[in-house]
Amino acid sequence: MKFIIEHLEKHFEKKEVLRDIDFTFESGKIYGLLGRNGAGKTTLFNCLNRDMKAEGGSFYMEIDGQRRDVAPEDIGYVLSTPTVPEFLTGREFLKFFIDIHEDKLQNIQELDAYFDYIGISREDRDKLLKDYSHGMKNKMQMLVNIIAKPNLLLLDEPLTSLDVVVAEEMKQLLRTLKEGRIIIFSTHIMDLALDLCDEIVLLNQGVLERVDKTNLNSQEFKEKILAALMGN
Ligand SMILES: Nc1ncnc2c1ncn2[C@@H]1O[C@H](COP(=O)(O)OP(=O)(O)OP(=O)(O)O)[C@@H](O)[C@H]1O
Repeated sequence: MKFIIEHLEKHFEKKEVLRDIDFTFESGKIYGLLGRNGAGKTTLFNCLNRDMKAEGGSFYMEIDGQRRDVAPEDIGYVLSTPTVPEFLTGREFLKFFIDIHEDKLQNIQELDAYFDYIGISREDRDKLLKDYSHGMKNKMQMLVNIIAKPNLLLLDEPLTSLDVVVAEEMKQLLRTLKEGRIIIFSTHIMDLALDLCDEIVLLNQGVLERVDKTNLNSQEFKEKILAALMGN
């Protein structure tokens, strides 16, 4: 499976944010999307999730050489600021999500199994989501996206505000999820991108470019990314 973006463009009045996004993503990989503040990472995700209309270009899924339009259920989108219904408990939210998607979900498990999987403790499962910490809300958002098994998972800086233990758990989870799907992960933390991602992609001046990842962890590689982001 491939996810192909062709000549995607987006501007806000005179400001050109996405100039010509042209890129092919392949399943089984986690892509680290790096870009400076305001480079357009969230705008790109919003356009792919069709929360925002692009001015030009297109994107498709390609499965066994056949192209088709991206369906809403192909995409899971985890926002940097978790949005969960605060008036529900964790358990109610999960049950509600499963109930409304029941016809599309396979191998539905007991609710507690999902909480065990994501590491939400027994005493927290019946608490209102408004009383969850940022990291716990983030986990819930991640969980519903995992249950939905989308072909393409867009993660907008989901680990940035998590403590080291939770971030490590999330990283493990993402590694187990990448088989058979495409994960695109935006972050400002270069070490995190290098640690977790199979490919590094830079969004710079409205264009996406892959960075050759030989010597992924070398200082030289980090300097190369920095230089590219600074426009050298
Ligand atoms: N709805 C909007 N209306 C006008 N301008 C917008 C809108 N959304 C984003 N922008 C502008 O588009 C540019 C890209 O913003 P975006 O949030 O996509 O960047 P980003 O790479 O996600 O940034 P950061 O890393 O700081 O989160 C910025 O200059 C921003 O001000």
